[in-house]
Amino acid sequence: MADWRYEEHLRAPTGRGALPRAGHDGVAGGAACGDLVRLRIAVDGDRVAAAGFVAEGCGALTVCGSIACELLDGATVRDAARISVDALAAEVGGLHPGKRHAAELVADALHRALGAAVAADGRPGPRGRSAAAPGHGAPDATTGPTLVAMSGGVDSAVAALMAVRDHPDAVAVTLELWRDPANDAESSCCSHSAVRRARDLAHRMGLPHLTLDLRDAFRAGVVDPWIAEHRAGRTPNPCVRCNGHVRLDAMLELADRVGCATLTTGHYARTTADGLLRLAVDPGKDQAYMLSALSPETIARMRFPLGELEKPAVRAIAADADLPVARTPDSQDLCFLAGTGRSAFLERHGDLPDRPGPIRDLDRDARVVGEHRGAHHYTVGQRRGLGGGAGEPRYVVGTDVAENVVTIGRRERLLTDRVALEGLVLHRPAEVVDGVKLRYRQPPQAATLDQAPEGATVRLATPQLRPAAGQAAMLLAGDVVVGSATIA
Ligand SMILES: Nc1ncnc2c1ncn2[C@@H]1O[C@H](COP(=O)(O)OP(=O)(O)OP(=O)(O)O)[C@@H](O)[C@H]1O
Repeated sequence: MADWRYEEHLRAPTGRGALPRAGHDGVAGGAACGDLVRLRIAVDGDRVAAAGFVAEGCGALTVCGSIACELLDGATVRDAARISVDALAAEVGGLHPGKRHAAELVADALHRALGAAVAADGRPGPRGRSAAAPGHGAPDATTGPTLVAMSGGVDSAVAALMAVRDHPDAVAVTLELWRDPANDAESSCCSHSAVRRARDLAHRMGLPHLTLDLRDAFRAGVVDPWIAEHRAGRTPNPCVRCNGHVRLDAMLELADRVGCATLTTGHYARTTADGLLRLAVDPGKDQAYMLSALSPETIARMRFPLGELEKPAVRAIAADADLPVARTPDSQDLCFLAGTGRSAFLERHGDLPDRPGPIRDLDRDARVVGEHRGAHHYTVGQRRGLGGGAGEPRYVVGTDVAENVVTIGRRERLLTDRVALEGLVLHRPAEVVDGVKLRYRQPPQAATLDQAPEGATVRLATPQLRPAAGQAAMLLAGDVVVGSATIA
């Protein structure tokens, strides 16, 4: 470590207290760690016009804030988005491990400020032009810049690796979706450490990286409706809503601002030449269901480099490239639940505590056969978590949240060959529909679609367990997604 450089920054920090009057703030740290830094940048055209910071806490924070302001002086937004933790540390010949935390906080603040600046009212982005800017023509979707959505996981890291090959001008973005200080969701893709991981991966690949704070929109557009649906006794699918309306909308808007015609993600899905979604090659990983409500216009802008790959091949690419996330386990549950249970989350954020009540068995004269934890925890078709044991398996066949009763019965009670739909959107004539997917983890089922004046109905070739109302239905013609609806 070059102590004299460190001491110089500490004695006469560049930009300390010199917050530009108008600009965009990034804040990092807080009461829990005792270090807090606010970094503000003003952007003019494609350059950082001014930068300043205020810091409370250890001296290393001031040193790193000062280094950041020096590096930002006269930098393009694109170069600023490449300032990494290592770059901050390198300016003083390296930082002791105990002081690296300061560089991380300053990098957090800087990339938040950049994300806010670029997302704000039509500012040109890292390439110094907006897709909508007159006189520049439309960006080239084949080789021009693409915005890569990096979550900090292995899939989006490999998608990014593949994207940089064809799009050397790619830009990376990570969304901050959820942070709950009472819930140590550090393993989640929404967590702060995931944002850092994504940023480090992007910088390793030489990509400029922006952090976009979407916490309010995520809470309002995904978490609150998820809680409300539980309260009403329905089974929501927050991922469909999140992918369709929260994450992707925000990222496509950002793509416009940074002059990217396309958005690259690590979803397992494919697209057809005529702008429809297609199932991924790996049936075990296919995520088309999550994306099935996207419009053809949106799909035309999406790039899914992993759609043709099986998961082991994706991990092999990550390992070959020596990516530190090559062996990260796949996420299993909703991202905002990582580190906490569903019940604890509903209680803390939705004021929906456990509320024990009776389980009635329709195949034992509706007698009370046990106690449940609260009707809002149960979903029609659910088999696990009902207690019991010996005897014929029982399934949830109904929940009544007002009376707080869960009704169970034999499997046959749930089998159906017709499923009513609402909010149907079809991109091709109803006659071509030959399959449907009614649950995320269900293989496509042979089916046809009836469009009667009283509403649309799916007719299943083989009876299936009745799906829960509120779930998404994905309509297929072969492996092409030709429509979507909500189960009525
Ligand atoms: N917080 C985020 N910021 C940016 N992009 C994200 C974020 N979360 C998800 N994505 C994008 O959406 C894709 C699918 O998200 P999903 O939550 O299903 O992640 P995943 O399959 O666990 O992938 P990964 O291994 O990349 O985390 C990701 O590969 C990534 O491109």
